[in-house]
Amino acid sequence: MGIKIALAGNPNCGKTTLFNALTGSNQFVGNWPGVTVEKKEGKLKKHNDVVIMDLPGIYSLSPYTLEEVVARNYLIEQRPDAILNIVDGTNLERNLYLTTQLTELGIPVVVAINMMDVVKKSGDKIDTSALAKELGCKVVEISALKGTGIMEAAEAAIDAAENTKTVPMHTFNGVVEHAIAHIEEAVVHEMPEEQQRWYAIKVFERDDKVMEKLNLSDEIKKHVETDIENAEKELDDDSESIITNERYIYIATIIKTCYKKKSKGNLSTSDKIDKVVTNRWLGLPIFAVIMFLVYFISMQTVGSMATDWANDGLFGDGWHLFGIGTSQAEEAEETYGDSDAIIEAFNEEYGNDDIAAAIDLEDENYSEDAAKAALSKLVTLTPADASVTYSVEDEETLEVTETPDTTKAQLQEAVDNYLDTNYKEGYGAPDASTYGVWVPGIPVLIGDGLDAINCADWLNGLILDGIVAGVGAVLGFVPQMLVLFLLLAFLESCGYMARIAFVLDRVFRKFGLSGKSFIPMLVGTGCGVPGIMASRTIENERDRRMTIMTTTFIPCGAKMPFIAMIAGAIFSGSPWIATSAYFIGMAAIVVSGIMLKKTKIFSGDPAPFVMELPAYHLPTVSNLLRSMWERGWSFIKKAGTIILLSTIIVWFTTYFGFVDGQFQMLSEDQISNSILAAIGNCIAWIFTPLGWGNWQAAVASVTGLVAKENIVGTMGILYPGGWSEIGSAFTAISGFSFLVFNLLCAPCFAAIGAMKREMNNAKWTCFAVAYQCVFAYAIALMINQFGGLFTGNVNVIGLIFAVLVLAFMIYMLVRPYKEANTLKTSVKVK
Ligand SMILES: Nc1nc2c(ncn2[C@@H]2O[C@H](COP(=O)(O)OP(=O)(O)OP(=O)(O)O)[C@@H](O)[C@H]2O)c(=O)[nH]1
Ligand SMILES: [Mg+2]
Repeated sequence: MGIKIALAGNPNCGKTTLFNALTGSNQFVGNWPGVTVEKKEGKLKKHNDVVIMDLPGIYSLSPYTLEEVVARNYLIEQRPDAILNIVDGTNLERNLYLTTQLTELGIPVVVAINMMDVVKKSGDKIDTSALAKELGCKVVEISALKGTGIMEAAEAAIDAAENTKTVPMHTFNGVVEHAIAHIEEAVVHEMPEEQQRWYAIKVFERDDKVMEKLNLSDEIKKHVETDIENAEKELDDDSESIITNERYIYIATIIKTCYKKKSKGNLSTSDKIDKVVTNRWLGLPIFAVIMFLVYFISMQTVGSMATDWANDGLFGDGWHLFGIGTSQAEEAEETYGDSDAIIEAFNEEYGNDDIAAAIDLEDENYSEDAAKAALSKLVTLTPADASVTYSVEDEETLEVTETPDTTKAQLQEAVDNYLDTNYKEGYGAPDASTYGVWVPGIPVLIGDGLDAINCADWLNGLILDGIVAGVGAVLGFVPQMLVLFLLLAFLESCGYMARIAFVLDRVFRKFGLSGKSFIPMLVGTGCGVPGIMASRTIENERDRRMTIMTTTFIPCGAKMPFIAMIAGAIFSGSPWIATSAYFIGMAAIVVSGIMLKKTKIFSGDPAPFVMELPAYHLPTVSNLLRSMWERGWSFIKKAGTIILLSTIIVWFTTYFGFVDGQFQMLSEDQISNSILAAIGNCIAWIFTPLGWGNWQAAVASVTGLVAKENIVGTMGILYPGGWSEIGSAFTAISGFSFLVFNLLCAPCFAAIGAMKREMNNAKWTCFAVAYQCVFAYAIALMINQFGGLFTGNVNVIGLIFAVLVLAFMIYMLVRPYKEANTLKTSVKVK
């Protein structure tokens, strides 16, 4: 059988970096403790029968957090053939604490001292052969980042697995050894010999998990307890501390003989930077500026340029190669601009149907000459002092802009534009593709292709309106994501992320959230998916879950069009709607934080925020790119799976249904017969208490789960009258309730997928989604019912429920924390 080698060591000592180098994998590396939370297996390069196992970092074999349990259980229960113990050479003393425990497990150990590049640079010296003698195992020097000595280390571990046994060199104080010997005799003598010592020491320490596993009889327990108590009395300390202290004394003697420190007492560069960056007053402003820049660069400048290109070009009509022709096209757009809308408005007022038919490009009798003649006629029909109002609808937001007091001169100009030979496409906005070097977009190419092979209508619709439109919209965000991921990767691997958590902890502690919860929220303003991903920086499982659950309350980029639509259609464009959406999102996070912290699942012993701040270092470009790509790729994969599937379903249910008892494909004006409409009618009653129980709004909320942009698209289809029809379908209160519900309810599938991946647990994901929906429902209900009080539109039952919900929330907010009255502290080694 093959050999299994486990990489064990303190958090942030470089295990994953080594793992990637040895196996050619792409596991995530970051400069803060607690990056790896799961064990990962990989084949050693050029050795088919050797498996390397990357483990989460641990400070000792007494675990406190979930990922530490993963590491310890693997070492103790799976028992690898050898342990490659990675030791951070710049932090020898603390790292060796774990080493002393690993050598007691009875598994062959090889110690690899990592970060030797940094150690050598500082001029410190480590005597490896003396260290090997003291520890009783082979010691090698490596630099995982530079790749020096890593193959030798792996080979030493293989050799150790096959040929050596590691016997611990350290003995404890006489009384302790006496007790341990007794325990070995009484409790674990049936175990394999090499494992006895470790278990005996753990029993001496009264380790909960080991005691549980051994399941001792009361008699044996009593017998063992007298030995332990004797030792405790003699050394005047509790058994766990006795062991810890003895280990440290032992390590101190090792360090004395094996380690020569050159640099003495000076503040390191990292310390100097930290004096500024984590300063009580400067910390927050610096953080705000840095995150603003990250957000600004990825969302506004580089990222949005790339995303615009991807959305409008690659997944849109097409783009100008190297921008050739862009400026001419824009100029034309400026000139021709609203020509068609102006002509239409004048024709409505002063012209007639014949003119309208003559200038209609879609009309089968259209001829250029007739159209020109019709236009000249319109000009003559229009009186000199004519004045009309014309309106233009924005394609994305469906916002209608009205321009009053349009004069005959403007009509003349519009007509001239139309008669202009350059204006090839004629009526309507000028066609950018007629300028410069035009590269058609993917939908255009696919559409042409489908036309060429005479594709069936339904397949054409499925591919273009369903798959390309849906998946393309998601893939369009890839450039923005990549820029964001790159910047985040830089912050993560240089070591700044660890500081942010530290700075923000001071503020967030007050809300029952850990400082690390802020990063995901900030990132979430761009897109919830990377926001949820950013929750990886939180190693406390409860806080991490809570952060994942609440991050998507923040309005992300995809929610902006629909917020703008509600503001425009129902609130005549008030800027307060979008602003309030931000504040509601923020408040939802804080309120949820306070409430959830008081429930059983999220409460518990207060966890003091302990995190060592790693030294800053410049990441390598290849590591940054790798990290960016890893995250970007999983985003893309999501688009190819979950989004693809859901777009197909949405398309199918929108365009198929029963007409006169006959199942058939529907045209756009028949969609009220669609399957989707039927479903909408089934679920609409759920939203009646929120004030918008019509099937269109219900369906839009559901399609919003696919992607929040879908809400605008769906409403556009389902309300053919556009904004005015939406405006009359909602009141101000029901409209706001609709907005808040869709803002706070379950995020899009991509984000739910990210939640599932990050929580790594289907049940928790369901719970999170349910919480979000219930929370959104409760808030929207209160808005609608309390709003009804002011408009005299009172529904007694609804109002009673709203009052109950409000009372419950206030109770949860003001109820005191149920803190444990004993603070369990663990000696986390520094
Ligand atoms: N200078 C230097 N930096 C290194 C070396 N090895 C790793 N690093 C850096 O140390 C940091 C931590 O590396 P990881 O591989 O994520 O550490 P880990 O032990 O897997 O950490 P956890 O998963 O949190 O337990 C990263 O920023 C690495 O680039 C090395 O040999 N020299
Ligand atoms: Mg790791």
